[in-house]
Amino acid sequence: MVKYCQSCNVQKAFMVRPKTGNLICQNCFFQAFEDEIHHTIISNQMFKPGEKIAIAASGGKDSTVLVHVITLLNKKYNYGLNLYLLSIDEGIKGYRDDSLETVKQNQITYQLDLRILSYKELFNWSMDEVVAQIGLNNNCTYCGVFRRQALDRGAIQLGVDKIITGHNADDMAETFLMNLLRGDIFRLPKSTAIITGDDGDNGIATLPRCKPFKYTYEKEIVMYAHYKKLIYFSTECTYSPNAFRGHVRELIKNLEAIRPSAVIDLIHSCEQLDAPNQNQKMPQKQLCQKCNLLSSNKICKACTLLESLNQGRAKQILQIQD
Ligand SMILES: Nc1ncnc2c1ncn2[C@@H]1O[C@H](COP(=O)(O)OP(=O)(O)OP(=O)(O)O)[C@@H](O)[C@H]1O
Repeated sequence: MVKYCQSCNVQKAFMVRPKTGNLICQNCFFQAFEDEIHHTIISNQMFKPGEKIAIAASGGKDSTVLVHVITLLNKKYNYGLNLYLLSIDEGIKGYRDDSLETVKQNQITYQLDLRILSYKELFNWSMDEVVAQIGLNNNCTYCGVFRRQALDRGAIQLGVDKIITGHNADDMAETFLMNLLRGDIFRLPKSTAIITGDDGDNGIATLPRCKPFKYTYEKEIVMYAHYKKLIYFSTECTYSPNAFRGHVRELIKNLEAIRPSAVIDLIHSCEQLDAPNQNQKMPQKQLCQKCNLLSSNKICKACTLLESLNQGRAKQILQIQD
């Protein structure tokens, strides 16, 4: 039986959309994907007309799709942004040198100015040299800290107002869980912040970093890149096999298999920590009207479940509560 797109009801469906679980055709998928990113940008007042924006471009799938979509939305909705490409060469032979070639191709495709800065020129160390000294454990810490500073320095050289990165919903969920597992309570509430660095610590302003893909699923980014035939570099970093993030990613993938909303649930949990809903009151403790034991509701959970079993409604009750 032919299955139709649940958005337009006209075209044949070509996939089940990972984010919604709905059948969707290719055109409606592209449209929904781009519209949702536009909505994220507008609802978070991410840009002002006339701003200069550096797109942090690594040549991987996320930032390649970011370049494509931001260029498209900038034209379609007249954002009035001046876009630049900013790439950091960490000095990893056979990985970053190859991926930067794809950035150079995209520079020609989208006709944007490109600035490349290397760790070697900034810090006098390439990541190949760092790994030769410290080995494969913990090298991502060096790389992450250096990249942050390198992007800031590149952005200052370009004279831009903001940096945007291709961090996606899966990256956000991973960061939140990593901070939770490390007990990093200072970073925890801001793990999924969509804009960081604008007010800085102690009131010292730093360059804002924005993440237009905060709510965009990695699977959908890969599909978008594939069906739009975008050119990107798809190899994992040679130096990250032992990274903690990899284990957390695996954990979330396993969670998603039994709870498809795991990624967005983690993001929403973090948002609650960052801006707890003041109107949300803790349930008042009271005595259950049936068993007279302590409960958060008039009827306690045990009595509610017991009743559903006795009435043969156990499955429905569990579905409602899930
Ligand atoms: N070498 C780099 N130069 C410029 N920007 C970078 C670089 N590495 C990472 N970024 C930015 O940080 C974002 C998240 O980086 P991450 O290391 O998670 O890579 P990723 O998930 O593989 O992303 P991508 O697919 O874009 O490489 C990227 O999307 C990009 O915007």
